[in-house]
Amino acid sequence: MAGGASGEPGPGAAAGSAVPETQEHLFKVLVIGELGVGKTSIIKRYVHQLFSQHYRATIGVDFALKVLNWDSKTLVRLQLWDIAGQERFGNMTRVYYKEAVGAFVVFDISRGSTFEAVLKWKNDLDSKVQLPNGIAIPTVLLANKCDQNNDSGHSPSQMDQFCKENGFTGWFETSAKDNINIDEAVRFLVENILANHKNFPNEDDVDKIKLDQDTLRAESKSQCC
Ligand SMILES: Nc1nc2c(ncn2[C@@H]2O[C@H](COP(=O)(O)OP(=O)(O)OP(=O)(O)O)[C@@H](O)[C@H]2O)c(=O)[nH]1
Ligand SMILES: [Mg+2]
Repeated sequence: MAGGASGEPGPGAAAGSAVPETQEHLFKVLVIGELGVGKTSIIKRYVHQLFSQHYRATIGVDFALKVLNWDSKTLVRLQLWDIAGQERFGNMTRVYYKEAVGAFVVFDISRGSTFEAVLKWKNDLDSKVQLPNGIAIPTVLLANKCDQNNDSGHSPSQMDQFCKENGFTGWFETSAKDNINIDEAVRFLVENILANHKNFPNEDDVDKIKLDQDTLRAESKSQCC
């Protein structure tokens, strides 16, 4: 910062007059999609740089946090909500989606049926969470397991069209296994969230999300694995 004012504010400094050096955001991001499409694997790869072939279905919801030094003035804490595929048939998604500002809808490129379910997830999402102006939260479609054969039957231009028609902000082919496009997809989503955030800044969200998470923990204690 110009001037390099690193010392404590003088005794006469008015409270709140100092401009913060870094802006911090906490963004709640949902990861949804059918059973076994790779939601947990994508999050594990992104947050911990790990991948396992072993499939262990998520029960209810899981959380992960990733801190991003976005730029020299912006710190982003991404709270990733890993929602079990089987929750589409449960009645908790309204609770899980609350206060989310962005989402990934994941399907498995090698299993066409998981693409067919993408719109069911998107409709469930849009009906239960919106931005303050009533517009859908930015949502990115992930065609995961792109290291395998494509069974979805869609060309890239068809995917572009699908996204346009159905309100997806964009789409990426990803592989949690081979670490393809995961950082890029998250970066793209966060750019869109930040753009919205400039229109609807609400720094109280940190406490709200934390409270929600505490409530959920209390509610889901009985769901221990
Ligand atoms: N080849 C390949 N396999 C993957 C990839 N991502 C995940 N898998 C495998 O797919 C299986 C399911 O992955 P999960 O991440 O547990 O799927 P999920 O979407 O979290 O499933 P639920 O928790 O049941 O909703 C596991 O055996 C993973 O190893 C990928 O990019 N490529
Ligand atoms: Mg899972």
